[in-house]
Amino acid sequence: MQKDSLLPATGAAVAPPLDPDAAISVRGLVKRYGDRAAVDGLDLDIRRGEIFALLGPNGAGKTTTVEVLEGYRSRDGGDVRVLGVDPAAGGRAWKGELGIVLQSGAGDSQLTCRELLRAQASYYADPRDPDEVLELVGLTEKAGSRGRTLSGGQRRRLDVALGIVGRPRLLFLDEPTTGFDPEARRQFWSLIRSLRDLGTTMLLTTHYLDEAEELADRVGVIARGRLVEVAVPAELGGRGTAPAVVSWTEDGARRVAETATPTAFVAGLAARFPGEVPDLAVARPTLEDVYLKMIGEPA
Ligand SMILES: Nc1ncnc2c1ncn2[C@@H]1O[C@H](COP(=O)(O)OP(=O)(O)OP(=O)(O)O)[C@@H](O)[C@H]1O
Repeated sequence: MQKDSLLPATGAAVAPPLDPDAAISVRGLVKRYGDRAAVDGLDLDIRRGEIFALLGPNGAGKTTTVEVLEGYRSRDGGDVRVLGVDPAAGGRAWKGELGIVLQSGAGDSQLTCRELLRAQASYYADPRDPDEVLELVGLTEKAGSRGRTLSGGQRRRLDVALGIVGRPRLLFLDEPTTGFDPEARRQFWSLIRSLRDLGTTMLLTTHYLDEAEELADRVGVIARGRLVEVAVPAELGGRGTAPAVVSWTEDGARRVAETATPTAFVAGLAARFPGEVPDLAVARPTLEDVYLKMIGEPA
């Protein structure tokens, strides 16, 4: 049914074969809508146990890619393995190993949180205990509350609870903290880290670069249906070796200098000023800086 192909994307080197040990391995994924390719020859490997963040502007092809991986969308080309199985042929047992946290949640239900979780757990062979899951996501006090009475952040936690009650080996999280207040986001991040400690592999899509930086072992930037770069957040776009920008105020004006040796530079500055160097700041490019550069800094 699918055309298995390792044909390289135009101008690219031949991709290595699928990685049998990876949680997710993708070669040359193509998905077209009409004559437009939403995903255009994408290669990706996600290791077991890692948190991988997929970044990219609106319309880049993130959701399409993730839906192909989840088995919800057919593909027009390429080879895909998710937990060793081609999603196009993934059966019930395979689906039972995936957890999916969608953007639109189950919060409108008339059922209580505990009832919802019990119902969801009943679909799985070896589910987690619903009360333990409520505890893990910090909703124990809301166990008897109906979904519709929860706050936005609490609904999102309920979404995550529903996504993990089946004890997934691989969890997909689509923009999980949209609408969270800062404290709720931090609590959510610690929940994600606890899931990683339990061995869950996670693929996260997000528009929050601080979230990717906090959580992800590696990030992949997708633009126009292709993966532009994969790296640990601190190294993306040459961040790790980029010059530092030192700025200070002198003679009533703001001064800025780029330097590969900021410590020596600041020491030189300090020698020139009797006390504190006025308004001294040393900055490296942020993840957002390099990301915007990679995707072509759209308005
Ligand atoms: N069902 C569909 N029919 C036609 N075109 C589609 C369909 N789904 C997505 N597309 C198009 O495919 C491209 C990629 O969309 P996709 O939803 O994968 O992007 P995305 O990276 O997830 O964006 P966002 O950050 O906005 O969620 C877009 O140009 C979109 O308009």
